[in-house]
Amino acid sequence: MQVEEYLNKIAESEGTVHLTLIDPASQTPDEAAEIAHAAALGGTDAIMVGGSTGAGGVILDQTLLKIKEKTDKPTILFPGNASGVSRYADAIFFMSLLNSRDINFITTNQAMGAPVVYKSGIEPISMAYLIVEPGGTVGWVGDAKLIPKHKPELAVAYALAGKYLGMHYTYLEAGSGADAPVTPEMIGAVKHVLGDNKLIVGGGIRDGETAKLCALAGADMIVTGTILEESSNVTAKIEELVSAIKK
Ligand SMILES: CC(C)=CCC/C(C)=C/CC/C(C)=C/CC/C(C)=C/COP(=O)(O)OP(=O)(O)O
Ligand SMILES: O=P(O)(O)OC[C@@H](O)CO
Ligand SMILES: [Mg+2]
Repeated sequence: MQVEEYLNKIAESEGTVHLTLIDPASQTPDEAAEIAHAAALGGTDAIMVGGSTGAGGVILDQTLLKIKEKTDKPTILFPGNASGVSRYADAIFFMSLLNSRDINFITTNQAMGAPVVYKSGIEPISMAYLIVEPGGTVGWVGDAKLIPKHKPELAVAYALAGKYLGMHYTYLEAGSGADAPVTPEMIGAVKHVLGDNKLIVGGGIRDGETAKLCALAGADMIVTGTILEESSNVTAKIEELVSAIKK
């Protein structure tokens, strides 16, 4: 089964998908594999691999190879630029940062990365990537015209534009390590116009209660990264998150 179909099926049958984000720049490939293994035991659905500060090349390849030794969960690239493409992943969130001021993040990195995706046969999953205040490092790196936290109508406008451009997924990002995730009001308003298109929410989700609020508001998939890097017991943390968001 293709990864997109796999994720959509889980969203339909279990209510919400949990995605574990691993930044290849944050630890060694062996440590990344340990996190992925522990996350799989806790019930995560897939492993996203990427970072905004551009760990590509050998580190990225090794991180994916080690993760694949330790778990059968699908691996999905979450690239900060064209160097974030690796042939060892199963799929890639092929995203455009629709609210960037910089054409590099709207189409140029996509063009530079696309031939590698084509040759390696990894599955592209088209995605509109939208960065909301506070936006964190990724907001700065991606030169985003940050969507104000309390202006859900602006997020709705961008989400609709992404849907009409043919993108299957929409990602509402508050920035890695944000104090709080995007508001339930914004999540609900965006999901309302997306209909069956899938909505991913990430940035600042640290516990089951917060994850549940996002899921109940309309998120189809929840991403957590920072809290797993900080947890001494990744399996227990994932169990907490997963049990809060699944039917
Ligand atoms: C599709 C291709 C080939 C490229 C897309 C390039 C785009 C649109 C990038 C968007 C801007 C960007 C820098 C995204 C990075 C997203 C990401 C991998 C965030 C991960 O967050 P962390 O790595 O946890 O954040 P820190 O790096 O701040 O820790
Ligand atoms: O690190 P956290 O805050 O979990 O954010 C995850 C993801 O949305 C970052 O791109
Ligand atoms: Mg990081």
